[in-house]
Amino acid sequence: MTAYLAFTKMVFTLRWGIMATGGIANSFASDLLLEPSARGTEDVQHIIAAVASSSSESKALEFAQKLGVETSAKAYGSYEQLVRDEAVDIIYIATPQSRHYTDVLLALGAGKHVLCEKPFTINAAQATHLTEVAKSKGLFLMEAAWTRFFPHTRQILKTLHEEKQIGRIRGGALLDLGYYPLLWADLILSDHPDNGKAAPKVTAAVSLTPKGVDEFTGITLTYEKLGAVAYLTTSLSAKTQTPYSVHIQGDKGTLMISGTPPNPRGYTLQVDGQDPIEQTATRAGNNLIWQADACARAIRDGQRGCPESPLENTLAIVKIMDEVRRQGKFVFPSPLEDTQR
Ligand SMILES: NC(=O)C1=CN([C@@H]2O[C@H](COP(=O)(O)OP(=O)(O)OC[C@H]3O[C@@H](n4cnc5c(N)ncnc54)[C@H](OP(=O)(O)O)[C@@H]3O)[C@@H](O)[C@H]2O)C=CC1
Ligand SMILES: O=C1OC[C@@H](O)[C@H](O)[C@H]1O
Repeated sequence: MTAYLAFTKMVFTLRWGIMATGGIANSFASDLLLEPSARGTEDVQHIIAAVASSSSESKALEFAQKLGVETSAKAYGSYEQLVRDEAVDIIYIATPQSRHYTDVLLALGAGKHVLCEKPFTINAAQATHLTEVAKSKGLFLMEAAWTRFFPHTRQILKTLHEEKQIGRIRGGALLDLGYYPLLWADLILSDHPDNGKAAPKVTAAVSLTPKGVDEFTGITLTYEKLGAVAYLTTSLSAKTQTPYSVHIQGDKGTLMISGTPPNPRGYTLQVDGQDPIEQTATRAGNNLIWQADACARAIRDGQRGCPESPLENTLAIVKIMDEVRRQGKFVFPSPLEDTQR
């Protein structure tokens, strides 16, 4: 007798609530509507169950309609209504950074999983508190560090950390948009298998405008265990001048990332004595979707975060930012730094 077994592929659906209707909310929500199979994703899918605007219900409705979101999706005129919606599994928080702490607290307080835009919070005390609240409630919580999830980012880490194609990493220089150089230093050096997650020594200089805005920042991170140093710069007004924005120097070669640090175009691997290898980045929509797929898989599997973007690493970056601000005498107005413990 022959037994025929039919396997039905189970596809997990994650139901999103979009908090805010600004620029990145629009780009992320548009990616949620992409056909998963076009990027090779077969096991998870996404629906936008609701959108909320703090300004008005009509703004939320207009946002959803322009994107072509299902008409069954709810449009709310307040974030409080959004987090109470039982048809929503996870809230994507796309408000300005100064609001992230209170908005994440609101969503976790209503029992929702959370994906929160970068930078996660404006200080380490707030990040620590949010981590504790999510843990105590058994909820998924992650910073939307999108760059960590790109297929080519994972390939770069394999090249450097597993295959060690450029040998021992001696240093690097990263440019532009404060948070992202820190993200690359975190990925490449803090997470290097020989570093053991040791925090780097931070030396920073911040140049403030007369109005107290941080116009130029230079940071040196020293990783004593690795014998490696990362030089990071970021500027509000200067443009990145080279085709490569991240240079990683090893004792057997270099890996250079082209395009911008948030969303690279690709990279060039130059192992000494060999021809350079050019890799072009894999793309899907605005490239914000890879992190959403990872959220869906983690929530489907009952996990409370994703290995690509652990809260431990998010907190380490916020702590470095705190130290940079301390050395640069750069202070936010007091209510923004508070926690509600
Ligand atoms: N991953 C990435 O590539 C990017 C990430 N970001 C991050 O996303 C977050 C949002 O940035 P972005 O979308 O560019 O910002 P926008 O200014 O375009 O949008 C922010 C939205 O937040 C809501 N909001 C609530 N309270 C306020 C307030 N007091 N002032 C202004 N807006 C408010 C508004 O929506 P409403 O009126 O509907 O409530 C507004 O449209 C930031 O943390 C930023 O760092 C930004 C760009 C790219
Ligand atoms: O996070 C970001 O990444 C992309 C940039 O264009 C944007 O200004 C920044 O906020």
